[in-house]
Amino acid sequence: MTEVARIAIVDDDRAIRWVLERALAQPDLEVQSFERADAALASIERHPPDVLLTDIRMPGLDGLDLMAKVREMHPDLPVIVMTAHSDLDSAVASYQGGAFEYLPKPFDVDDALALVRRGVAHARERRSPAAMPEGLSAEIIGEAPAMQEVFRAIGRLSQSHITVLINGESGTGKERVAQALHQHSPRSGHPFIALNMAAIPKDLMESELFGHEKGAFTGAAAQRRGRFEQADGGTLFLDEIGDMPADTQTRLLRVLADGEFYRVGGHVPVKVDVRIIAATHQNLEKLVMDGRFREDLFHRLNVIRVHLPRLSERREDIPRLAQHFLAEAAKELSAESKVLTKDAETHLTRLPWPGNVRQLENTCRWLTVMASGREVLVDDLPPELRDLEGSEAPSGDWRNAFREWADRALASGHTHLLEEAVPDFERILIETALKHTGGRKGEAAELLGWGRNTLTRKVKVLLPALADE
Ligand SMILES: Nc1ncnc2c1ncn2[C@@H]1O[C@H](COP(=O)(O)OP(=O)(O)OP(=O)(O)O)[C@@H](O)[C@H]1O
Repeated sequence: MTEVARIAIVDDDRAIRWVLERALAQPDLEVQSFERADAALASIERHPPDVLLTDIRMPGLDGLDLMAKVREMHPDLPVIVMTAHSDLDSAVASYQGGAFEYLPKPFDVDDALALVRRGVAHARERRSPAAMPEGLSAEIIGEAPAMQEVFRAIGRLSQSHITVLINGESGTGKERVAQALHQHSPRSGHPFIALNMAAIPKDLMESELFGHEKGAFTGAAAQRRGRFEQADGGTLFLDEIGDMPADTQTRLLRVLADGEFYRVGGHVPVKVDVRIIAATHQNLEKLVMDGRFREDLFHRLNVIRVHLPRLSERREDIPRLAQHFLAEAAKELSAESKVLTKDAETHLTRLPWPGNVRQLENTCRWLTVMASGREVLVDDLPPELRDLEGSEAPSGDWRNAFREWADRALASGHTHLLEEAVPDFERILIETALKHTGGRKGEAAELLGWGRNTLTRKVKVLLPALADE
């Protein structure tokens, strides 16, 4: 049996109500129309519809006031605004963060029906078990299936103290998800402390994490509480955990096992109750195999894994994210919110976004300052994003993907890039050559242009599992 969706129409123009009632006369839709917003509001209070379609300019309570009130009661209720363009900005602003669509007047009835159907689908998604936990809706945008998985995980993990490892490229929202996990945990009344391992000089890391006693080292003029102590009772988010130096890993492991530690230069153990959420853009299993990350620590952290997809793997979320960031940027800069034209929106959804959600957020800030009109055209985009050439499949050419990797690694503070890249480069070539020769090393060496001894030596270092075969 199909579920009947309830649609509320609010417009003071009888002709428009009539046209819409006709267009929406469908077996699975139930339409109720109102001439005045106050009457609509009274009805919505008692019995919310699945989708609200409203005009903006109306005598008495207008569409903006209506949306503001509806938003308070039902922040996720999809609203479709029918209006001339001049009122669009104020409409977007008043329904920020909610599900919002726009139907320019005069409209085509088929477009109206299509939008309403989209609103209904959206409302159902929100009600489905994969919907975001209550209160999160304005914080993490994501309707793509991969993001729904993430919300499911946040929902399942709420009420738990379990250690979580978040995987995902830089700028995919790992810290956001860590915050959400904290907010939805029994620790939400306590601090959430974030620390990025890649951003702290190695020799300061221990004192940053565990604090130090007065006089522990030159410059330690007073006792200092570390992040662990600051996070007591709450959550400590360790970003870029793969960059943690080996001796700090050993100390961290001990703290996780004992629940206590010593400040640098201290002799009295400090007891803390801290939940760890760690994140990395690196492949930790590989770091373990390469001997760069402690296996026992890896297993301690890797209890529950949450994977955040690249933005290019959830392109369907780009329009809503962009709309959200444009509205946020407008608020920040006390400017008018920009609106993407359909072309610009389509263009944005096709770009490769190597910097992921953060890059999109920065682009929206840039547009808010730089775009000349209220409507954003493709030509208003920053020059490096205007050209779609080669952007559909950035990984098609490995050099582009490689360039992106190097860019990201440098942006997140990595050094000694060659040490990281060259072994990977050689390993991939060896593995591929061996695949082609069915594992015969002599032939593989020839394919690669190496002598057999060189290959044997490289395999021993890079692929120890294959060394004795
Ligand atoms: N799904 C989302 N909805 C709304 N905002 C998001 C979403 N994902 C990320 N953001 C925003 O994008 C920016 C980057 O996200 P965040 O800092 O969480 O990424 P990250 O993966 O932790 O990056 P890094 O690894 O580089 O620290 C932040 O401003 C964050 O608020």
